Amino acid sequence: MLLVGKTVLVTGASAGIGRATAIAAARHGADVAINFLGSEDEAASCVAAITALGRKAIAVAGDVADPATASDFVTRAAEALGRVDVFVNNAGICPFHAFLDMPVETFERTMRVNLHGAYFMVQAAANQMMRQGQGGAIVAVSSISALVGGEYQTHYTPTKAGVHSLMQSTAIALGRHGIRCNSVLPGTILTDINKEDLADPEKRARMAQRIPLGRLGEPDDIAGPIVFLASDLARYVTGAALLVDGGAFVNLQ
Ligand SMILES: NC(=O)C1=CN([C@@H]2O[C@H](COP(=O)(O)OP(=O)(O)OC[C@H]3O[C@@H](n4cnc5c(N)ncnc54)[C@H](OP(=O)(O)O)[C@@H]3O)[C@@H](O)[C@H]2O)C=CC1
Ligand SMILES: C[C@H](O)[C@@H]1OC(=O)[C@H](O)[C@@H]1O
Repeated sequence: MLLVGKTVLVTGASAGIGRATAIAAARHGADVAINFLGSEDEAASCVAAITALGRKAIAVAGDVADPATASDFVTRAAEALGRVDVFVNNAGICPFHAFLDMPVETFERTMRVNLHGAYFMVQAAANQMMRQGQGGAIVAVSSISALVGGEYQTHYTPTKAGVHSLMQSTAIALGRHGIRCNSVLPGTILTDINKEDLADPEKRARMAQRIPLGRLGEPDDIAGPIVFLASDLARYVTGAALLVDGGAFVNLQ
């Protein structure tokens, strides 16, 4: 049990990686607050899974693209659960689209959710940790896409590079306050975000073939490394980026 006595906040936790992380944190002894956008039932079932583990949980709806969502989520989590020890910035979208005719709205929405949302959420969580005066841990879900490109992800990959860079800079800004900031860089993980893209069996097989560990990832493959980075086992780790991709990145030739 790595997070006993801690309160963990996770954005975008009604589904996928965020949901797996919220439940894994509870399994490790944490009380958990989750943010989600519109999936009320899924958010409620995540809360139910956490309370079934004997931990406290709340779900707060809110669009991370709106900076006001950040202070609302953090304030309501601190009121309900007492404090904020760990913040996991996970909410994100990836509406696959070609570069040459990228709609301005798709580009702007992706930037606002993935990058602006991360910025203001991390800022709000860090300010709460500062008020508490006992440090904390921030983990951002970046991507292998921070390091490599994607033909239909020209709007998305820069946001993931940005999130990775944000953790490097906040690690410096917050280190003296005992707040650690790290990112995880998942490879391809089977979730709703890529269901349509990977519905093409040829593409799915091609992606899986590139992975030395022999399979695409699952949300729980990412939850474990996030719990580790959030925990005191990682107490001297900050500004780091942990690639969690089954070996895909290094498999060039
Ligand atoms: N799956 C993958 O292969 C990879 C994913 N990632 C990153 O992991 C993160 C999670 O992705 P994944 O689990 O795959 O995606 P899912 O689509 O499964 O889940 C996305 C989650 O984010 C929430 N969300 C979406 N938009 C917003 C918003 N504007 N405000 C608040 N919450 C929002 C959704 O809530 P709701 O259901 O209510 O809409 C949902 O809970 C993303 O940042 C993604 O970029 C990184 C590398 C690989
Ligand atoms: C959504 C994609 O399948 C996924 O997102 C990422 O960040 C990975 O690099 C994959 O491309």
